Amino acid sequence: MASDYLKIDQLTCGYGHSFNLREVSFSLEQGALAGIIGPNGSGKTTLFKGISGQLPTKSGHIHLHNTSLSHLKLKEKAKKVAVVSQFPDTADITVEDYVLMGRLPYREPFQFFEPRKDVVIARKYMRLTGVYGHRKKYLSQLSGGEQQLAAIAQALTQEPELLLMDEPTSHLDITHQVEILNLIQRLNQEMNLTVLMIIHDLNLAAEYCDYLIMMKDGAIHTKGSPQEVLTYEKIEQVYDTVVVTQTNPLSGKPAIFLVSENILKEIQAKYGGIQR
Ligand SMILES: Nc1ncnc2c1ncn2[C@@H]1O[C@H](COP(=O)(O)OP(=O)(O)OP(=O)(O)O)[C@@H](O)[C@H]1O
Repeated sequence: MASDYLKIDQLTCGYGHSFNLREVSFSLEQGALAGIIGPNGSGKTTLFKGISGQLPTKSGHIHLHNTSLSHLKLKEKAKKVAVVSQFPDTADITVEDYVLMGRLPYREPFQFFEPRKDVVIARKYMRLTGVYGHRKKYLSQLSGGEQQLAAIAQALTQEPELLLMDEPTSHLDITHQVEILNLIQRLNQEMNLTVLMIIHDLNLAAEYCDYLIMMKDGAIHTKGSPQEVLTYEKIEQVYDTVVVTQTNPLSGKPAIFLVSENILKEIQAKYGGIQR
């Protein structure tokens, strides 16, 4: 079935007895652009680490195209799945060499020099992410946002089917946030790249993702389209914060507004509470 490209079935993983996911299940179609949302400490990164293999599975299954991820050899897995972590490496190598590391899964044994094709692919993604001009610099000479862009370029250079991203826009200003998300959306549509990303900004999640997984206390609270997940009732249940939701007049997607305590007090005094 198309919806079973990535299938997570009753996944449990975590850190000893301190925190564990509680039987997380969802599936994605190939070509989905999905977001994991939820408050701090709700288990987003733990879920992400379970899927990427950074944390061992305690129970449950992860299947990609009906193949258990645990049965794939490391190199085969790296050709299919690329991971962009929240804090990219700042190793002492040039941006170009770092991005080229995305081609390692494609190297033959004893092949020590990158083929011309690999350089062409790496440069294509450096241009697309806007780090081409920095390619001769060391990673440590880039700003946090530029390092994040370089990490995305490396992941794309891997030419994966599934891209896992842990808060890809956390260090970026709004121009770069929108640029990167537009790029991811374009690659998602043009190359049928399946994307699963942790994203804190609910408005960006609503605007860009076609499927959302909202976590609370190590379990999935709600999953579905942004319209299904991002209602004020569900956001308030999960985040314990008063919000107002409307519809973005251009995209038709949910738009979420926060309300300060002062305004809430005024509304309470004048009207006895928010009239929904
Ligand atoms: N290495 C670890 N050892 C033990 N507990 C951990 C470890 N890493 C995270 N935790 C705990 O697991 C819980 C879930 O953490 P996780 O990083 O998955 O949350 P998150 O939803 O990604 O949060 P945030 O939005 O703050 O990044 C938290 O209570 C955290 O303290």
